[in-house]
Amino acid sequence: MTTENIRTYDVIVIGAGPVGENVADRTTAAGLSTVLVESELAGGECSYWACEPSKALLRPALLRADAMHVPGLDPGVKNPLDVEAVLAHRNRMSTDWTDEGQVEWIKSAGIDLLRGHGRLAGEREVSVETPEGDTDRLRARHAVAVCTGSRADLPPLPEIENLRPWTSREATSAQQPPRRLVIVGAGVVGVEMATAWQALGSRVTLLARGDRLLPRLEPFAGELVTERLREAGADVRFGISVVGAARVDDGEVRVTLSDGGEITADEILFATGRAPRSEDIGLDTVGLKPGDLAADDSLTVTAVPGDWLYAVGDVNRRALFTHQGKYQARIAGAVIACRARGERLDTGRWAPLSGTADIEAVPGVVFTDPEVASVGLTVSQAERTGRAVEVVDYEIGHLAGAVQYRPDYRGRARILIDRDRQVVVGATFVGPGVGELLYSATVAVTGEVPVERLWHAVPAFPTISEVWLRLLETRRDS
Ligand SMILES: Cc1cc2nc3c(=O)[nH]c(=O)nc-3n(C[C@H](O)[C@H](O)[C@H](O)COP(=O)(O)OP(=O)(O)OC[C@H]3O[C@@H](n4cnc5c(N)ncnc54)[C@H](O)[C@@H]3O)c2cc1C
Ligand SMILES: NC(=O)c1ccc[n+]([C@@H]2O[C@H](COP(=O)([O-])OP(=O)(O)OC[C@H]3O[C@@H](n4cnc5c(N)ncnc54)[C@H](O)[C@@H]3O)[C@@H](O)[C@H]2O)c1
Repeated sequence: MTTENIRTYDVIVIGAGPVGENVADRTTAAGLSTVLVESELAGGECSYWACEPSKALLRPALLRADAMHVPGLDPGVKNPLDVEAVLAHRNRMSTDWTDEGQVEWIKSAGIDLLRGHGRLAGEREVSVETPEGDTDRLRARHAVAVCTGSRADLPPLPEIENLRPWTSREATSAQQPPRRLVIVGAGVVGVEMATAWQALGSRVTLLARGDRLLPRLEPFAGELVTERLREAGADVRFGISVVGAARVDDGEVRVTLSDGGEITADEILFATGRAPRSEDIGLDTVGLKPGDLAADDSLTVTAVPGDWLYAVGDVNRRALFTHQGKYQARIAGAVIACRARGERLDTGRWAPLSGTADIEAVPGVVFTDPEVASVGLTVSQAERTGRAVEVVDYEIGHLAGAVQYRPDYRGRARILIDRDRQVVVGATFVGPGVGELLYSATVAVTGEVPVERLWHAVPAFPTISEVWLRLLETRRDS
């Protein structure tokens, strides 16, 4: 039987991923009563099928790759990974796909949690289909924040539903390595999962439809990752698309390629991008279509009048990272609180209530061997947007700190300097361990630190951070 309850809150947040949790935390901290609606596990994709499990799979692979080249360690470090132990560690890092810890935190923060599928039901209203089959109706005095995240976007191949392919969910939660794994898509998910499963004993074939891996990043990133993946035994192919795939009677997958070739594998992973989870959330009730959740720098959906609807995190497509979604969440929470108090918003560039970093300085680390860390513009983005930049490159392997880190160190750094303003507007580092360098570049870009002042930021010897000094010297001497 369906029952109807109407409850009123100041704020309704749909989706308790990292982003929804942070919006709710901020609005509750501002004294606004807030309810979080969640249809699966509180904690979202990141905790169970994305960041946490993937990094738990990758860390042993990357540590072993470094350790194999550092003299004096037990030669046993070259042995294959203990697969069972790695997968058990990954299971723990994903809290065995249970969300009690998150639920406890939600309660302790004073936020109400309602389990069920949330849908907008007109202005400031949300209906929730509960697991018991009831429909709860919620009303918001001030705001509804849609934080429903994203899902894997599969290509429109014939019969794909009968193929039972892996998406990022299966790739991060599988309980044993497939003997042969074909990965379609050369973006971040494709290369990270190729690195992890190749190290865990699968024979990986990685298919890129373009001419390089990680096509959105500087070309040398994809080149260095390709070299290492091939050295690790992966079959990396370029200019190849999948034109058909079927699971045959014995459970194997037969993949037909655009060059006429065929591959047989045990599993196929489509790492072909993300789509916003906005198909079944009642957007039509507020005059929008699925995918229509563009948000401005205050995370407000301006296509809907009244400044009550917000889209935060992956669903708004501004920057698909947990850290960037949480940044947006802090801003959205503050904006909602500010509007509830009737105060005026200051959303100018770099103002406290503006998500300027989504546009100017999105940091990201790809956890491959070697790591790829980038923030701000690449050369091709600068060209596309007509920005006049100076480009400075340096081979990181020349640094004393890099050789100390791993004697066979290979890596490269690039910074882009805005010719008019003389500030760094983009940086990319590729090499083992460079993920920890990224915050320095993020501060330089967001702080718009004049390049001349960077000479006074002295990096310790012998660290990989000395790359900053070498980049400045290379520029001076060129
Ligand atoms: C394999 C992989 C690895 C990644 N690794 C990293 C990484 O290392 N670092 C990083 O920064 N980013 C990483 N990302 C990206 C990161 O996972 C996302 O940017 C992040 O999860 C977005 O958070 P979110 O809260 O917007 O969405 P999600 O985490 O997707 O959460 C959305 C929540 O909303 C719920 N929901 C959806 N629809 C409804 C509804 N109608 N009603 C109620 N609830 C609903 C969902 O169940 C989910 O819990 C990775 C992504 C993938 C796929
Ligand atoms: N370490 C991290 O922080 C991390 C890790 C994983 C994912 N992420 C986030 O998640 C986002 C999504 O990652 P992703 O790898 O799913 O998407 P992506 O958009 O980065 O890469 C998808 C790739 O698939 C290719 N592709 C699309 N359709 C195809 C087809 N039919 N055949 C062959 N190739 C096809 C695209 O050209 C693209 O290169 C990333 O942009 C990133 O923001 C972050």
